[in-house]
Amino acid sequence: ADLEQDMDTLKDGLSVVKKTSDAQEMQTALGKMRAAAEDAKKSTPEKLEGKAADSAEIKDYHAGLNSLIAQIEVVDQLAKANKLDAAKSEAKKLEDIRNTNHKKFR
Ligand code: HEM
Repeated sequence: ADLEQDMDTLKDGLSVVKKTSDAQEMQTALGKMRAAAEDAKKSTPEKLEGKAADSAEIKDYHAGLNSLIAQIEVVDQLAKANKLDAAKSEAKKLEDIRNTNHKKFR
């Protein structure tokens, strides 16, 4: 998928995670988010076009996606344990990670 599609998948997934009261539905949404974040690593944001694969900027972009994936896993573990309130509270950090990275790369 292209980067815009991956970002739209992240957006749809986050909206489910924030709204649902069903742990299984939350886990399904988190799985889609994780796959989209992994796929986004295959794209180069327009802002970074022309940067070498081993440049600091591209590494930083991948690190941003990896931090999102790590936090998706934190939320997923809580959903798995059926701790929905804690999962939603940790899901707020997904938005912090989004905002930080959008400032840099969008
Ligand atoms: C849950 C977390 C995130 C959500 C919900 C999200 C959502 C979005 C949305 C809705 C767009 C606009 C897409 C469009 O034009 O249709 C976008 C664009 C973008 N996002 Fe994210 N994002 C997230 C995390 C991240 C992270 C972690 C990064 C980078 C490490 C990132 C990098 C970008 C970039 C580079 C664009 C511009 C893409 C383009 O139009 O070329 N995003 N994001």
